[in-house]
Amino acid sequence: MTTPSQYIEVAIALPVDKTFTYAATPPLSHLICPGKRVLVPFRRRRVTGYVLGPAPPPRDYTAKAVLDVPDPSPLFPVEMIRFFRWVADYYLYPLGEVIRCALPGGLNRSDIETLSLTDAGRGACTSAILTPPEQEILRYLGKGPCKPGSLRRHMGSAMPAALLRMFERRGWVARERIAGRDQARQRTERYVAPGDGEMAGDSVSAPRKKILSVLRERGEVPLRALKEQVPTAAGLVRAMAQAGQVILSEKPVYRDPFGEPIRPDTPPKLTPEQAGIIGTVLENLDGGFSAWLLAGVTGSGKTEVYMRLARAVTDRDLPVVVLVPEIALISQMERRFRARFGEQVAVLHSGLSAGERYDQWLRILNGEARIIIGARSAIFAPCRRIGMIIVDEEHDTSYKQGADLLYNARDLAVVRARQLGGVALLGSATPSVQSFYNVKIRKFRELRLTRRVEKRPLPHISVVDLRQHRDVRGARRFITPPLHQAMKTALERREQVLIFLNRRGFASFPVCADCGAAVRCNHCDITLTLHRLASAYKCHYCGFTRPAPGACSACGSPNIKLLGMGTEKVEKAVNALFPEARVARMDRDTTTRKGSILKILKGLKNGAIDVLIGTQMVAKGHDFPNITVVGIICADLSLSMPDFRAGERTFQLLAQVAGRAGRGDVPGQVILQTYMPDHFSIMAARAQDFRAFYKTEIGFRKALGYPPESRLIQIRISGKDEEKTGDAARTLGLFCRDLRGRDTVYAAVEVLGPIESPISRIEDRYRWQMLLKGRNVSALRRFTRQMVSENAALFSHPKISVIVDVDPFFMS
Ligand SMILES: Nc1ncnc2c1ncn2[C@@H]1O[C@H](COP(=O)(O)OP(=O)(O)OP(=O)(O)O)[C@@H](O)[C@H]1O
Ligand SMILES: [Zn+2]
Repeated sequence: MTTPSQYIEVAIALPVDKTFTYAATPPLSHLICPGKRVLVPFRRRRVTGYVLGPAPPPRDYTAKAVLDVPDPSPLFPVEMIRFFRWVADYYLYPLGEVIRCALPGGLNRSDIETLSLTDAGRGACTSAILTPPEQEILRYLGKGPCKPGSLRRHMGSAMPAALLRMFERRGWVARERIAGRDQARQRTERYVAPGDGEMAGDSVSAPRKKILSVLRERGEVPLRALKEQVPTAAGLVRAMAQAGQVILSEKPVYRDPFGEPIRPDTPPKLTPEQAGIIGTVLENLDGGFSAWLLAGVTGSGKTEVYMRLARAVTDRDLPVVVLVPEIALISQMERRFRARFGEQVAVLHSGLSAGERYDQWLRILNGEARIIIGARSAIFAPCRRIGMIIVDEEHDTSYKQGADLLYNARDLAVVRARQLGGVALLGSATPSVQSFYNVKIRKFRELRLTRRVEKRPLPHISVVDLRQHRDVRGARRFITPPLHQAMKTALERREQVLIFLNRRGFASFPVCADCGAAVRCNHCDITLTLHRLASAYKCHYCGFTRPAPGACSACGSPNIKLLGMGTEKVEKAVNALFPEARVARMDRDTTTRKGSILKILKGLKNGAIDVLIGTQMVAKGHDFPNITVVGIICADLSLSMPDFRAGERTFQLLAQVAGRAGRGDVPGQVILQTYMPDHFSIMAARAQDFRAFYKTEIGFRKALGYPPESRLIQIRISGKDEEKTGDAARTLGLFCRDLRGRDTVYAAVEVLGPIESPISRIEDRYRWQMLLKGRNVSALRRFTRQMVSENAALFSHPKISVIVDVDPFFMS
């Protein structure tokens, strides 16, 4: 707003479903513009709101005035408001809350602030008469700037906040943000390039000649590389630079997550399939919005396709957003993109500190980054324009946010690309049923990579029927003879083995041998899992822990039988069968510490690990050429989940984990152990053929009217009082049935339930759910909106929580 408007539209970061008009009065009116936060009075409180734009003067009330404008510049570009409004409308979520969820954490937190002592403050230490706590604050800050939190912790109860504020007012202490941490992984490295100075004939010493010949041959090289050939190079090049024989420079080097510098890469020669795909997309690049599904088998070089297309987009001066499912994979993607695009890359994910994330945000907002790589939240990257949004591993469930704003970043990628006239490119070896359906109904266009690069074959998958090994005891029960043999051969050839079981812990089903009672969680309706290393039974839902071995809580017997398996038990079995092998385990128990995932991946990369055992964490996207054998301990675990997508998840997981084998020169082999060798999900995974899977699966979905044939909205009701929670669910159910009768459009909305959730209690909260199902999305949303507005008391109930999940992903 160049001419300050008198009234502005403000979205408030509170669960209210509309926007509000406030008055922008001098002197603040000059500071106000869309994208900034404002502090406004709201129902006798002061709350943060986001400025959306000018508003017409309100007719029937007097608008209250804005109290403060904390931001010197906007936090998001005005172009994003349209996107925010779409998200709020689609996910039935308040606009102000959408914006709050979209912005990086750290805006409102003190840990991006620092306190430091000013010169006046230093003077005060010696001149003023101070109380002991005052002296202590100044002494502590005198050691250097610190975060407010650490000062608070240091002072404990001795520090009233008022004291610090007084120091700030007196100008003794300054509060500021420290910037520049986004380059945390960046160092500089010295480079040497040939100069045009004359070579002074015979007077040039042998080492100088050697340096010059290396430079003539290779052009610019890092000084480090020269030192390998001429140990005294560091001193020599300085003198040579003065003589104009060489040119010295410093360049930023990015380190990959393994701590190694990332060197610029040379793009490989494209395979004919890759080239074909890139050509097709390029032809459509300037034609406005288009959406593509890149279905490419594991190891077919999808990332290379992404990078070539990204180059074409950045050449047109437009940014590219690359979404990747998990932090470990982001670093892999980041490494490859940095090798190609260097400093143009910015990353956004939850592994960054609040301050780092904020710094990256600003780089993107200021247009300094052209390639934005991140987890799902990066779909909210503050770009004015976007040329292309790439969603890698588009089938991955982690694109669905599980709390607060329950968005799906994969779906939003298509929405945002459409709004901005860009390209949405979704890639996977195991596309989701939803996306392939979108190909079938021509919402997406399909691109195929049917072969691995370098003519590498897809791994060979053999199925082992576990029913034939039922009576075997001990380690052999999980590591059947065919798997044992394959592992043995691989280890003898110094190749690596990956073992997959999608359940952590040692025994997932401990039961009393005397009375048969299962060891259960005190707070959830679920059995506990024994974790041997931690000597404890743990609940995988709420974290409740009981010491092990312990006694049966029903009959007191100490005889607990450890049924059910987990990665810990598999690890023990592998150690027993291969005592020489270096075995590592990767699951949530071994990766709680920051950096531990990368440490394991590094061990795999440099050959310090022979066998890696893990949960789905090992299944995704990793590219380790020396893994030749993949063992799947029990393929069926995820099939029994009470969820209509159980078959789809199982197929994807198995085909993905199988795809980790044989990515180098040696062909891969997969041993898939299962109790259900004839299940179509398992047969399709064995054939690594998602089209075969889709054909059968879509038949079921159609017959049952489940997505993608219809849309779902799930209503989840929970509370600590068993009876009241059930009552609330039933009341809402009756309301919905009544609402169906009010309107012919509503009649097409199906109401399923309410029923108790498959896990009926988690963390002492009783859980119910109801599904609204329909083909007409807008009717479905209108129905839900009306349900929410006519049950306002229930939706804001202090003791019962009711959550609306549009396009739910987790049905338990
Ligand atoms: N044209 C090419 N020529 C040679 N090597 C290539 C080519 N394209 C990609 N590669 C290499 O092939 C390997 C596999 O590629 P990439 O990881 O991109 O496969 P992907 O399709 O993403 O696999 P997945 O779906 O299993 O993650 C990588 O090491 C990559 O550098
Ligand atoms: Zn629990």
